[in-house]
Amino acid sequence: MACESLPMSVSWGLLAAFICLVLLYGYRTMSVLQKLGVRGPTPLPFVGNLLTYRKGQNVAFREWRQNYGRVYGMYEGLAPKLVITDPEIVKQVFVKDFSNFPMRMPLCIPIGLPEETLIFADFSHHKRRRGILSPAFTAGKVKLMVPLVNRCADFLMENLDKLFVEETTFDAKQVFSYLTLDVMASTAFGVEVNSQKDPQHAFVVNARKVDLSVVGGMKPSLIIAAVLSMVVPMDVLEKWGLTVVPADAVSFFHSILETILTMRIKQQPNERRMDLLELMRAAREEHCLDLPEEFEKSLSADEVTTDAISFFLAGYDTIAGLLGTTAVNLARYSDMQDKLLQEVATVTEEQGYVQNEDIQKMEYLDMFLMETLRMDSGARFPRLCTQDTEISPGLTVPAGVEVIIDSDSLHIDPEYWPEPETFIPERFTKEESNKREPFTFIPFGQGPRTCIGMHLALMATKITLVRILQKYRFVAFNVTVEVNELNKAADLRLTDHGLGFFVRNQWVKLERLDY
Ligand code: HEM
Repeated sequence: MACESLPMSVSWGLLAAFICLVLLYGYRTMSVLQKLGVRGPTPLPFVGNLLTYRKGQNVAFREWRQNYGRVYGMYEGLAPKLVITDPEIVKQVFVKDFSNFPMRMPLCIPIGLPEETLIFADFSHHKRRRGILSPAFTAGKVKLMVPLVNRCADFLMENLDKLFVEETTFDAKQVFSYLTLDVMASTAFGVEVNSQKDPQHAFVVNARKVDLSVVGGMKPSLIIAAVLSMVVPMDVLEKWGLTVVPADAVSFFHSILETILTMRIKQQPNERRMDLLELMRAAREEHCLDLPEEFEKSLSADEVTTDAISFFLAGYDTIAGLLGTTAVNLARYSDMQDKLLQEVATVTEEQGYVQNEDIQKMEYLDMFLMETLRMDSGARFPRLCTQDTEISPGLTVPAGVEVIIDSDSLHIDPEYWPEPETFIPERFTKEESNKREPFTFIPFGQGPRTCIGMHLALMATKITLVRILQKYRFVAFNVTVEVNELNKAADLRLTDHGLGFFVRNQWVKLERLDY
C-alpha cells in the first residue's frame, strides 16, 4: 500500500515544487520595480496591471499619471515597464542616452519582414539604414512628391463628389484609408492606383492583406499568434503563416518592386518618376554618406523593398487617422473651421492643384493640425534599455527593462499646457511654440528614431485637407438623425477604427460650399 502511494506523493510533491517555482519566478519578476523604489499601481499575480486596459489604454495611463506622478512603474503580465512623462527624462532616453535605449521592444508576434528593417532594427543596423534613408525624407525631397499627392487627391475628390451626389452613408476613416493607400502606393512603391474605384487591383488586394490593425486592435489570427507566442517559438509561428505581413503579400511587393527598379535603371534620370522609391534608389547609388567605414553604404534591392513595405505599414493608417480626427475637430469647432476656410480661400484662389508653397503659407492649418496631434495622437513609445542607465538622480533602469514614453499624458500635462482639455490652436503660434519647453510636444517622437515620414505625412495631410476645404466643409452630425432626412449633405461616418491613435466614435457630414 505504502509502495503504491509513493509515486502519487512524489507526483504531488513535484507539482507543489513546480507551483512554488512558478510563484517564486512570478514574485521575483514582479519585484523589479519595487527594488527600483518607484511607485505604481498594484499588480495582480502574473497578469500585472493588464486588466486596467479594459477601460481603454489612454484612460488607464492618464489615471496612473495622476496617481503616481511623472515617473512610475507598471506590469504588462510579468513584464515590468517604467513609464515616463517627464520632458527632461524623455530627452535623456530619446537623445542623450540613445545608445542605451536604441530600439523598440520586439513585437511578440512575427512581423514577416527581416529584423533589420528600419522600424525594428537594432542599434547598429538602424544607424546604417537610417543614415542612408534620411536624405530621402527631408522637407526638400518630400516637396518633389507634391504632384503625386495631388494626383491621389484628384481621385479622392472624384470619390467624394460621387458620394455627395449619391447621398450615401460612408465611412470617413475608410475614405481616408483609400486615399492614404493610394498615396503610399504612389510614393513608396511607384505604383498609381485608385483603390476606391479599383478595389480589385492586385496592389490593393495585397496591401489589404497586411494587418495594419496591429497598431491598435488585432485581427483574431494575430491574437491567437500572440497567445501561442508564450509557448511556441517565433520561427515556428512564422512557418505557420502567423505574421503581420503575410508571405504572399511580401513576395508580391518584391516582384513589383523588382520590375520597377529594373525599369528605372534603363530610364534616363529626367524620365524617372520622382517618388520615395526613386529617392531610395538614388541613395543606393550615391555612396556619399557620412557613415563609418565599416558600414556598407548602399541599400540592396531587398532592403529597399522591405523598407518600402515598412513605410507603407507605418504611414498608411497614421495619415488616415490624422485626417479622420481633423475632420471631426473641424466639424466640432465650426468657428475655427470658418477661419481655416478663409485661409484656404485666400491662399488658393481656385479649386484644384495645391502647391507646396500654398501649404507653407497656411499658418492656421498648421496650428489646427498640431493641436489635433496634441489632443488626439495619444501614443506611447516603447524603448528597451540595453545597459543599466541612471535616468534621474537615484533612479537606475536595469538592462532588459522596457521604458515607455507616454506622449499622451505629456501632451495634457497642465504644467506645460494650461487648460489641457480645451482645443486651442493658438498654442502653436510661432511665439508660443518658441516659448515651450523642449520635449513636451512629441507626436512624431524625437531623436534618432523620430518618425522618418513626418514631412511626407504632414504634406499629404495638408494637401488633402486643403483640397477638400476648397469645396466642402465638415459639419457635426447627430447620429440619432435619420440618414434619409439629410437631403443636401452626404454623411461621413467616422467609426471606431481600432487604430491606437485617434480612436473616436464620431459622425461628421460634408456640406458643399456656396462660393
Ligand atoms: C500622421 C502620420 C504619422 C504619425 C503621427 C507618425 C508617428 C510616428 C511615431 C510616433 C513614431 C515613433 C517614434 C519613436 O518611437 O520615437 C514613428 C516612427 C516611424 N514612422 Fe511615422 N508617423 C506618421 C506617418 C508616417 C509615414 C507617412 C511614414 C513613411 C513614409 C512613417 C514612417 C515611420 C518609420 C519608418 C518610423 C520608424 C523610424 C525609426 O525607427 O527610425 N510614418 N512615426
